[in-house]
Amino acid sequence: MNNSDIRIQRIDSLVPPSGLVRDYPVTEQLAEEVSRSRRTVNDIIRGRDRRLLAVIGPCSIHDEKAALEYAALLKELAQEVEDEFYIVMRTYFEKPRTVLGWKGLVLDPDMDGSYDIEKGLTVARRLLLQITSMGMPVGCEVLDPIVPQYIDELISWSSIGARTSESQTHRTLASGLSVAVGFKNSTSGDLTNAINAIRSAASPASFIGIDKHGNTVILRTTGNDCGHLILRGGDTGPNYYEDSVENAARLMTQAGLDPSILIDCSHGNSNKKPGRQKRVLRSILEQILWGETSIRGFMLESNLRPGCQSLGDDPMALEYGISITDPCMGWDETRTVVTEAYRMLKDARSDGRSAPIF
Ligand SMILES: O=C[C@H](O)[C@H](O)COP(=O)(O)O
Ligand SMILES: C=C(OP(=O)(O)O)C(=O)O
Repeated sequence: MNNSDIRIQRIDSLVPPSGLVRDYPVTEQLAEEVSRSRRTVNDIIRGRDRRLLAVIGPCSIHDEKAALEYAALLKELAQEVEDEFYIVMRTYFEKPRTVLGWKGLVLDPDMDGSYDIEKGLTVARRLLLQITSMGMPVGCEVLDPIVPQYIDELISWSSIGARTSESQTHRTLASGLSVAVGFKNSTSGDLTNAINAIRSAASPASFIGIDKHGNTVILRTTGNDCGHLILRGGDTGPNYYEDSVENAARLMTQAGLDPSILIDCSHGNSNKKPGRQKRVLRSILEQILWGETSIRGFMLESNLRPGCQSLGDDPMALEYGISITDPCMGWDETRTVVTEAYRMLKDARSDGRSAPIF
């Protein structure tokens, strides 16, 4: 009698990371560019570069063509604002769900419940390769502990989501990631889980994973010294106001951490109303100009077209360039908001003013 795997319907084989690395290789020149952009992100997170890290892009990516069109627009904008903002494109391929829902391009690229994960990993790697080759650095949420082996060499920043910051699996995983990792506060609004996560991920860890050839191995990590806190608001309301930021910085300092904070203008900070993201960004800039040094960046959820649409039963019926997860700002608004924010910061700084006049 075999008592194991009684709830497994079927086991399918999957290409090992080395297979995709071989089919979609990273050139030496691109590897150097990614390494440079990781250093810039780390410098911003650690307060050595006074620019703001701006993580901007779709809530989730479901369409290769739209993602590439978006990346080209973002690249152009990134060049215009590069002396104040270092833009990294949100390329989120894995979606943590509150209960159920589409789990992202890696798991279900055809959006029909067929879970062609090999195709999902392939599309994700190919897209990251194309976007980074355009000179646009990318950042992902890390959810599945195996997935980084397929794509990690291409990313410049990562996050652990509100629903997983308390998970030991994700903390140990973060301790071995090659990039800076932002931990989001819990959906309840609690900050302790994320602050504990930063402390935990800073230490070396050992855990079970796979190597590039797909062998089961023990991964022994160095610890990640570029952990930071992402304030994303929560069930009790936003947490981007001055008091919340000061409180978060104080708690981080008490925990022996450099208070390094990125503010997510979406999610609980805008009550998922995309039009409110600009208010959050404005407040961030004012706080910075008033002397708040712990804010090192911001995040905007933005897509080619505004709002969101429900996935429904027919992926072919989806409208081009609109989110199928959380509502996003459209491109025109994104461009205006980022450009205005840049101007506001630049003017205040070039006038020698550290703060708005009132
Ligand atoms: O960012 C995306 C969503 O907020 C997150 O994946 C949770 O989504 P859900 O509450 O719709 O499941
Ligand atoms: C899922 C996300 O956010 P959170 O974990 O804050 O809900 C996200 O940024 O896409």
